[in-house]
Amino acid sequence: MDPPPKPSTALFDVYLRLRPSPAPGAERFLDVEETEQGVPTYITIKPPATDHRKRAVEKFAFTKVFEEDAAQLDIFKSTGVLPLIDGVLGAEGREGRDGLLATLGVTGSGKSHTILGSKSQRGLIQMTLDALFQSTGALLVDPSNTPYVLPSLAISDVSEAQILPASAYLDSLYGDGQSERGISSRAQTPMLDNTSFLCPPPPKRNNIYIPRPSTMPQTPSVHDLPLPNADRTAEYAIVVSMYEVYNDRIFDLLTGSATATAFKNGQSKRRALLFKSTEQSPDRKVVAGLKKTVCASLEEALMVLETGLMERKVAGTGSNAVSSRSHGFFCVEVKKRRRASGAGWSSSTLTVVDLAGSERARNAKTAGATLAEAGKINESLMYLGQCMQMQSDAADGGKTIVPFRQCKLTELLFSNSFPTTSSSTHIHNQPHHHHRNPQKSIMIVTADAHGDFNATSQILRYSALAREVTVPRVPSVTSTILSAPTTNGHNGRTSPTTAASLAELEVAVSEIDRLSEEVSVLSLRLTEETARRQAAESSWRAAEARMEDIEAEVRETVYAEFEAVLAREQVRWRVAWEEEAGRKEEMWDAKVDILAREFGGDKENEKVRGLDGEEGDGERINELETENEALRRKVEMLEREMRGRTPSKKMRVLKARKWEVEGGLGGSP
Ligand SMILES: Nc1ncnc2c1ncn2[C@@H]1O[C@H](COP(=O)(O)OP(=O)(O)OP(=O)(O)O)[C@@H](O)[C@H]1O
Repeated sequence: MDPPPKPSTALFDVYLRLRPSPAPGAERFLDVEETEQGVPTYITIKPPATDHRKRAVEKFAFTKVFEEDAAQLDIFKSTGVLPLIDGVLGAEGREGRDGLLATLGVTGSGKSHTILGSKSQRGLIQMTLDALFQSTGALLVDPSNTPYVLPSLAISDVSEAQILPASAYLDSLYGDGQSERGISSRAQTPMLDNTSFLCPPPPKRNNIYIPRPSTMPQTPSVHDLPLPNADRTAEYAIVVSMYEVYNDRIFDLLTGSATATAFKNGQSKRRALLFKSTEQSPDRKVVAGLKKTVCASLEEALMVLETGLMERKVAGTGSNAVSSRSHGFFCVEVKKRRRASGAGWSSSTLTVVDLAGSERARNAKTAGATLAEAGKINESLMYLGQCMQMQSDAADGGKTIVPFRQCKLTELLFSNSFPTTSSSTHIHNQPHHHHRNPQKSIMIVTADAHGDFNATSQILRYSALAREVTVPRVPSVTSTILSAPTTNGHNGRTSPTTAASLAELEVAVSEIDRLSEEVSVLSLRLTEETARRQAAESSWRAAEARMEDIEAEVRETVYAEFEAVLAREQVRWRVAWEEEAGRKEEMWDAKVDILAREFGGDKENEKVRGLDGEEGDGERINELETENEALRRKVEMLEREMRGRTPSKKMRVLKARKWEVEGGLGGSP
């Protein structure tokens, strides 16, 4: 069997961790093989005695195998987590490299235990955070003390995230209980009581549970380990975000919406996020719109972790409170820039993933949403299995393409595994092109050697870096007969003819053995291939179903949009119609007004005409006035003349006038 590929050739280094069995009395189906170097890398499995199939022995190679007695610190030290941390910190003057750490295994095999720890033991996340904060130490910026840091981090972020200091985030959730949480203290807190770090402490404020760093496990400590060195010429910021993939949709775990609604006994309405290219990250997909917290200390980061875990737990409580029903992603972005340069931040992400347990849908004794959920988990893990198998085939030198775009989970885990040249707009809006190293990935497969043989062997088959099948030689009836001493019954000697036939027979028997062994191997391979074909068929069916879902969703969306547009148009039309009717009414009113005014105006005009006469009256008036004036002047002249005459004359005139008057009155000439 080929040795496991060197870590650098496979996309993932794959480690196997065996958990102490909860049922040690059960038959053990897995054995660890010691190698000459003393580092176990191979295991063999064979079906339990109760399995009536041919007892083929399958041998698997891993980067390293950890047996049941391995402690949390052993896993941390020996699975390459420290080089991952070294990678994200980056060498002096260089950008860091993304890292991924994930666990895979059947339900209850110890994935969460490895990643998140228990009430008394830290998991890989806590130890990783501790190591990161210790390595960066005084090079870390605190956004609360240096106000210019936050805007520059926000500008450099390419994922449309909402970035805020962890202290502000925690205060917004838990109020001002800083002192109670002991955030400002870096001192070691005493070891724990019985409270699980996942179990909520008593309610403190507005009935929201406040996680306390003092109740979180403090061991194992990473103090004595040779921790990676940070770049002394740089300043760092540590930005933490968390999300989960549930039913193939991504949900932010730091919005607190599930927790908040749960406390109000309401139905949580969470908004799914997209994994997409953004304006500032056109070549590389990112989870867009996450809430991200800038953590200035280990305590803050642990509090944020607790808050996200609480959200994940509350959101999943409806289906199963014990088992992880979603794939949990914990992301630590290590932002770095030259010290006091004011330049844009480069970013490397260390993602730690707690995958949901693989579980056969038919085993799930649940129905409805949970069954659908189990189906989705199985589907995404099946796609993950295909990708893992392809990645190990690729490591064998094959030119295989890893089909990682089949579901959200594999897209999130693999899309960053290949070298890319990405362009992004950096600070000061300068387009920035650079070659990104593919992320370094570690998969820890967890297994119970006394557990479910079928489920475990299936996971081992697709996750192992190399595999080999052997069928133990079972002595056949013919060979048993032949192997019996064949002698001449009379003198104990074998005749040459018989000896030749026996030799021929032996060759034939060994050939039969060889062929039957080959048939067994081939039949096992056939079983594997059949399983792969079935998986491919079911993925095809799932894709078809997904397409139908999408089509139905699109139809519904379009129909809803159409209805909305129609309703809007109807309203608009009605308003326009009413406006039009109003305008018409106004117009009629205006016409009536005009008519009324015209009618009234004629009367007025008639009145005016009655005084002034018809159109030519103006002229006549003028004529009359001129005549009048002339007559007045004549009268005046006559009066002046009269005043200038003698009294006798006057008298004569007066008498004559009197006579004229009397004659006029009397009517006689
Ligand atoms: N290496 C180990 N040492 C001690 N206890 C362990 C170990 N691995 C698992 N356990 C215990 O076994 C139980 C189940 O483990 P865990 O929850 O980690 O399983 P899981 O694989 O995450 O399951 P699921 O997929 O359902 O979430 C837990 O109580 C855990 O503490």
